[in-house]
Amino acid sequence: MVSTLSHIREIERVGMGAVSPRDAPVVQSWLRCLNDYKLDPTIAQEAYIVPELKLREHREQAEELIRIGRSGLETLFNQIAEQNYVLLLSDARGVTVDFMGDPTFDNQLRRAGLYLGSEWSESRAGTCAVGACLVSGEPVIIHQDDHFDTSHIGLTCTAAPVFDTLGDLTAVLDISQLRSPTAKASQQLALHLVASTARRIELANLMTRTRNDWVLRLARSPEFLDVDPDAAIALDGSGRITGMTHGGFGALARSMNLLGLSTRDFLGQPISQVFDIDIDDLPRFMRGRPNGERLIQARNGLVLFASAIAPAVNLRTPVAPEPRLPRALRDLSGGDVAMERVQARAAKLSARDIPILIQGETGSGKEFLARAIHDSCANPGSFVAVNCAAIPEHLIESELFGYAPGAFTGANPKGKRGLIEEASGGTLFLDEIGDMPLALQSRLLRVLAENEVQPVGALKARPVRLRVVSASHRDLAELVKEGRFRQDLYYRLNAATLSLPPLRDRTDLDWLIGQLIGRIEKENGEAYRLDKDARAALLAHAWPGNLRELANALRVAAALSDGGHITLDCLPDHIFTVSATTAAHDDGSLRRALSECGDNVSALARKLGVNRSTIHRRLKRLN
Ligand SMILES: Nc1ncnc2c1ncn2[C@@H]1O[C@H](COP(=O)(O)OP(=O)(O)OP(=O)(O)O)[C@@H](O)[C@H]1O
Repeated sequence: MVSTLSHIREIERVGMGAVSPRDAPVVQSWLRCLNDYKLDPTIAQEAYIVPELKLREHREQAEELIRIGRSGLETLFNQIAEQNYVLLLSDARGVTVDFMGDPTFDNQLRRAGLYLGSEWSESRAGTCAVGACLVSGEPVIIHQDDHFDTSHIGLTCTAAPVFDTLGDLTAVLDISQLRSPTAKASQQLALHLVASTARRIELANLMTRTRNDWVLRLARSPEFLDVDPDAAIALDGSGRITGMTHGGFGALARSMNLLGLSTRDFLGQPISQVFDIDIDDLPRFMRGRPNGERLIQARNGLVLFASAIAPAVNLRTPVAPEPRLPRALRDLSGGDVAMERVQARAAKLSARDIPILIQGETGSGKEFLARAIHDSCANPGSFVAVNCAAIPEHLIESELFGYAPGAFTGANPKGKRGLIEEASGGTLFLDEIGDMPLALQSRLLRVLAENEVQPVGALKARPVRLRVVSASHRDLAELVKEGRFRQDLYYRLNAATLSLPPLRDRTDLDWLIGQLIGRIEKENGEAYRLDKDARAALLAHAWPGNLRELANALRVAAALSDGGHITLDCLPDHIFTVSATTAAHDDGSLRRALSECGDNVSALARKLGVNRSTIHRRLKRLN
């Protein structure tokens, strides 16, 4: 490795105009460091890691990008496993918002700035791959003493830009090593990998953001059309360009023989202006036709292979727009069908003052949903939660209905407003309504029917305006049959029932884990990463305690993690104990269990304490 002194001398010579054998991007960056940022090569500065709070802000702003980029990062990380590479995803300000590296080297990586929160803008860190890439918008290798600051001359870093669909540089993907061979050419493969991953992230971003548009993928060779196209362009229902990947921009600029254009110059332009097709031709470029036949020609004669993906919604047949969910209800699920139904119904119901009953197992999120319904209302007022199972029976009446002055001995002489009155103008959430004593059920019925409450010992009833949301993990219809719940109250409460699926049946468990980790990160002001095995164990568990159990398991895991890295060791032991339900996960044991129950799905469901649909679904999955 070069000496610090000779490195400084070389930079000074370049600053004075000497010709350098180094690559042009390196020389240009050195000159920027000297002339624009006034950095001094003789002053070495350690890598800078932004404070926790700042990092949280950066991560929140890049949340969508991190989510979309994750699978690209994971695939790349697996490709380079065992080679001591580190992956950094930085935002447009050069702050590392996502990171993957071998935790064995955590301390060294953190010290070198190859870590979550490190800032690699050129003005702060001097010549570095992320910084140079942010300035030039081009992939770049900054190898060892290409770095400006002598603190970083041991590193090799290779970065590629990620552009958003409107052509703005939104992130940089970097692959780095603490130690590497001396020859810069050793990093060519890294350059190729990082550039193709950036291209894939751009494509995933385009697909996510333009669900209602056509997407035209372009490639120079038919084999790569569907798996790894060079470019993609989004088109609206009239064939106008709405967005593109950076490769898409390149293809358009080349096909117009026009350099010096920007992505924005193409936005809104009809595709027919650039290629020999218009919107009506797109169906013939859809899958099902041999790739070799799917050719389009640019106006300048350039021929490319094209594949079209139709919009999720058919733009040709006008459909009523899907009503947008109120914000509070939007974050309840990540695409689980049963939950989406609950969310859509809850959105409609929250606009009216209809009593809502939420049914669901313990910890399945009943109160969470009740609060979201409350928060979705235009004038929510206050949210008053009453757990009918937690208040002693002799207190529940005065707690709920309040009492008049001197109502009974030992009472507050001024009387007391009850929780029902407290909730007036807002939402009264009656949790575990099935535990409400029968006598009080009829008084509650009167409140609901007549919109008035009569405090204990009061002569006159007082008017109230309430939105009542009740919840129970018990089957209220069963309680009615057993005479433990009033039928008339049941009918009034269950006009609108929302049934929450248990966690073990939810298909968006992975998303929920992400949400909960995000919440814990906010609480603790620390970032966490879940490794592959820990994630797999969490996904395989049957979660008898539902979301509460999952949230607690993640809280414990976060507390036990080292440097925010959550591994199998950090998970609570009971996750690994084989319960009856989980035992029936694998093919053999599920079939055995079923045959022990005389092939009766209902009997097996009863035995395992799950829904019949759960068994049917697992059988289907195993088949
Ligand atoms: N959609 C969700 N996203 C993230 N966290 C959630 C969600 N739903 C519930 N939670 C969390 O899960 C935990 C349990 O939720 P909640 O208390 O609402 O369940 P519950 O069904 O009312 O439980 P119980 O009936 O046993 O009191 C809480 O910590 C809550 O914040």
